[in-house]
Amino acid sequence: MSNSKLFILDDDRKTRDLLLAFLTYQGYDTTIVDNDVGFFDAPSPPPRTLITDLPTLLARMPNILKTGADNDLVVIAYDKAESARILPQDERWLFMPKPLNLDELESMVMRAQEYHALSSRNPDPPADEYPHFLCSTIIGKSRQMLHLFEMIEKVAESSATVLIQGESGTGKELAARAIHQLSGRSNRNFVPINCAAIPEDLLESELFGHVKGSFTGAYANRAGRFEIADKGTLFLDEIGDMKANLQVKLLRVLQTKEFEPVGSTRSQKVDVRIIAATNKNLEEQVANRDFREDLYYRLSVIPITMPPLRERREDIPLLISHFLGQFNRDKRRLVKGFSRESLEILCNYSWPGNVRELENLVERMVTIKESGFITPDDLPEKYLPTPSLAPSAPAGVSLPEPTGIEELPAAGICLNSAVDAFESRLIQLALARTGGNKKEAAALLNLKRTTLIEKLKKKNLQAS
Ligand SMILES: Nc1ncnc2c1ncn2[C@@H]1O[C@H](COP(=O)(O)OP(=O)(O)OP(=O)(O)O)[C@@H](O)[C@H]1O
Repeated sequence: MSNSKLFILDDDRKTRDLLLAFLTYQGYDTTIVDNDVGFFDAPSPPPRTLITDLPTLLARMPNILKTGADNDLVVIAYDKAESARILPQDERWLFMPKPLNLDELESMVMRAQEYHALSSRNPDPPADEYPHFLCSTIIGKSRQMLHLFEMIEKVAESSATVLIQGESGTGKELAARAIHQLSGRSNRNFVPINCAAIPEDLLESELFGHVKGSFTGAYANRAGRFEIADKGTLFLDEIGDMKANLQVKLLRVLQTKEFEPVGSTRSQKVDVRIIAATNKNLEEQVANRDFREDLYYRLSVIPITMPPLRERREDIPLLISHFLGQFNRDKRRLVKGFSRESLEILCNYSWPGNVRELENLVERMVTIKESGFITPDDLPEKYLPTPSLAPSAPAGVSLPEPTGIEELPAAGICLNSAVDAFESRLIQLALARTGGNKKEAAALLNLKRTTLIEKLKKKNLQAS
């Protein structure tokens, strides 16, 4: 879904101009509402996010409530901190205390956008908008994820076997569940089994069931996952870990659609859609003879690859916002968001554990922080970039003067990051010139020593 339009309603010209400039710069389609007559009487298209100050809002409350009733209008209101209690208790009414903090505003706008994206009351986004989610569980707006959503929707129509490959934590199980949910089998069971987590000697009985007395401890007949998944979907996770003798048995079920429970000679017919997943490279395993080639081809009728998070960084803020909302709700916390600096750090991190790692981090931050904004100081050390303060020129060669850029890049620039980088560079140059002496470096920069130390700490820079 593209961002929905933002409307600003404020009688104070300076405030609305500031908000307009900031939000437009952040890439939001933003409009000032000069007078509310047309806006409330004939909204077309219906407004979905309104940013306004509380007194203005109160003056127009009946109109706004009327407008919001039909189309899930999210209202972001600002005023003195104690005014918040006037607002209705509803996730669509977001409050921001004055003075306005633009980081906070942006995080609220992201929450509003997320609300629109996930709201079950808005299942059909306008035709010109692409969804940011599938089955309200898989979040993503990157090209790779939109392609994945399309693929899942197509695949769901058939009963063909699917092989989902991708690194750990990329959402393979979520994708499998979405395929099932969108398929004609959705009213039957989705049965997951992790082939790596069950000991080899028990896996066969887990999959195919057993008859009473077939082995020590088999006190009664027991249905296996194939039987439970009849007319539904069986999700074979970590298929790459399945041992050779079971691979043969699985191949047979895929070919004949029949199986025998352990200890029985009677075949049972079954109609199961198989979705297998692995984070191993199955083709390599086939080449190394660790995985049967014939089974590999049977499983990979439709191959799907989940992209790692580091290759779709534009999904990171969206996922963070989604998990933040979820953990704030679950844990009754009021964490407002990640500061711009910490968001930038997370967007540049490599995420070896993919979305699972991101989800765990947000949960940890929400648990520890409880409220306010998460700053770089709150992040665990491994997420912070390793600073390099070594002068980039060899000894005896003078470092170039930090002249900055002469022209604005065609695609625009993030002013805050650029200014931040420029500041860091000047500090590095000053420290390089003074051999790491902070007092002298501070003097060169016309700063108090303590201010320089603060900045070094904030930027996680070291002086030597
Ligand atoms: N695109 C996404 N949107 C929202 N949540 C996601 C997304 N991708 C993954 N997750 C979340 O990340 C966690 C890991 O997802 P999942 O178990 O599907 O990954 P996986 O690839 O099957 O991992 P593994 O290979 O380790 O089994 C889950 O909590 C899931 O809800």
